[in-house]
Amino acid sequence: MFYQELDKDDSLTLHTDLYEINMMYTYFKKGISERNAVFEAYYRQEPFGNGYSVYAGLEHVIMYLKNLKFKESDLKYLKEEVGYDDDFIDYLRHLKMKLTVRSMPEGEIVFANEPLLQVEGPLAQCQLVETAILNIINYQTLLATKAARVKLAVQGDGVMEFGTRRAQETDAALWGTRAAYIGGFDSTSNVRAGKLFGIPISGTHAHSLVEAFGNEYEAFKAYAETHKDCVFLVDTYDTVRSGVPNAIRVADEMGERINFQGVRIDSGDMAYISKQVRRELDNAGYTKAKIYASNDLDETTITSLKMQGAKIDVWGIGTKYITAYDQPALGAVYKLVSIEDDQHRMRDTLKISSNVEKVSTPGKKQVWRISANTEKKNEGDWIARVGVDPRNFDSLYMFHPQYSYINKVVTNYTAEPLLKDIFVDGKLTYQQPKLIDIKKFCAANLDGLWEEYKRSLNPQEYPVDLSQDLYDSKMNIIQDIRNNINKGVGAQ
Ligand SMILES: Nc1ncnc2c1ncn2[C@@H]1O[C@H](COP(=O)(O)OP(=O)(O)OP(=O)(O)O)[C@@H](O)[C@H]1O
Ligand SMILES: O=P(O)(O)OC[C@H]1O[C@H](OP(=O)(O)OP(=O)(O)O)[C@H](O)[C@@H]1O
Ligand SMILES: O=C(O)c1cccnc1
Repeated sequence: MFYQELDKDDSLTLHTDLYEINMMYTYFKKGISERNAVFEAYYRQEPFGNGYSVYAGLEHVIMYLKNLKFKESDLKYLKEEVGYDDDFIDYLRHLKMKLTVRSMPEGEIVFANEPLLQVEGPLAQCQLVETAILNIINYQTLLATKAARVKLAVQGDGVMEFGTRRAQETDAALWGTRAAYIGGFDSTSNVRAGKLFGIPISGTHAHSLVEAFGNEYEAFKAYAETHKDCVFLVDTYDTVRSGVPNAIRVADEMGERINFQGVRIDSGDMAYISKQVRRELDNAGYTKAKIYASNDLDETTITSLKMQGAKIDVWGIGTKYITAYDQPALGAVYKLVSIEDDQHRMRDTLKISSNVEKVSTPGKKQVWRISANTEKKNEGDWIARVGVDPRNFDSLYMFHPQYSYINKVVTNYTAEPLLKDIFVDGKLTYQQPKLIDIKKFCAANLDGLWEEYKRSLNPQEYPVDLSQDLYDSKMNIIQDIRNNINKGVGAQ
């Protein structure tokens, strides 16, 4: 059966790994599918060697969860092709999304080892949604973070997103573009993203226009006669000897009839060429015309070009942004942190690892952003069990969860809970902000971060600390598991 034939009945409900449904089946058969469970999603290390990440993906997660329902064609497939029995198929048919989901808002500045999103509800449902949630937030958070790095590198210049043609398929282009806008890009070349999300669209023209007309003068002139705003691509043959003189000739001839915005260069030594192009434009009186640049650019090349004094005003960024070229995965995970036992009490759980960073933190948690009232900058994030409220304390002891000699006592602070209710018992309660407000929220959040955490190379590690109570309970659970293993009874 081809994809298109299924299309009208297709949804993301089966966009999950088989093992999730296999586990649901076990929970169902053993009568524990409806037990209350809490899972949390987090990543373990900042991507690109950055000092923070920009959270994105919630909009798509909401869309996915709102539509979570097994269609008849899904059930038919699971029954006939995978072989599940009628009881289970019937259970899936009547499955109604009852999850409570808490999440950071999109555009929030987030850090390794803190829960970004928390799912609570029937165990089987929590299990089903793991794959899609990770798929969405892993990619979009990675990309929004990359965008923030590029935005920092351009130092206030304009940035256009050009990645669609090089993206890992269409969804990646679309959602990656949205993440770019959240993280700091100004516009996209993707027209559908403009239509669906309201992102400003912008564009110049390709080499094919010049080739189609056979020479630059004819091509630029034709474009100018059919468009008001003009950016001419000047590197098809020889940027300085042919491209720029032809752009100036057309701009002179068209005068007020066009808005000559500038020229784009897409090859060669961009520092050297951009300086020559600037001189030519200025000499011709086009001091306001801008120089646009593209060609495998990323934050590293941009920083280098800035250091070389390149005269570039607007940056077009495609391949290396949309594919997260230097780090293609964020590696966020989704871990069970608490589960109802047969006495209806919640029991906290964790996953042990020999690697200290990989030991998960048990219990249903809230992340608090602690900021000093004097500086209006963040002191760090403090993770505590739900119910513990640092706003009730006069001072807060914050210590590094692995190196506790790194510690401080914070007084006169503001504490803000970062995980917000999105769905409560399956009902959407969250009003998603407009995309432009998410973008502004991201920029404002970055202002709250000390420069030391924002530099793109070797930033300082931002404090993400556990409350004493959480730390102690983690250590106790680890000790209990060890004791049980030593006694030969296995973990409880
Ligand atoms: N002055 C510069 N400093 C650092 N990097 C640069 C500089 N100028 C260009 N680059 C980058 O170097 C790379 C050069 O790419 P490439 O080898 O494809 O050369 P090109 O001139 O673009 O050739 P082509 O015509 O095949 O596109 C690109 O990523 C480009 O952004
Ligand atoms: O370099 P990126 O960061 O990926 O930016 C997008 C690239 O896509 C276009 O090139 P392409 O060769 O596809 O088409 P063209 O004929 O317009 O140059 C454009 O000229 C950029 O070089
Ligand atoms: O508008 C442009 O210049 C553009 C768009 C997509 C890819 N490269 C360039």
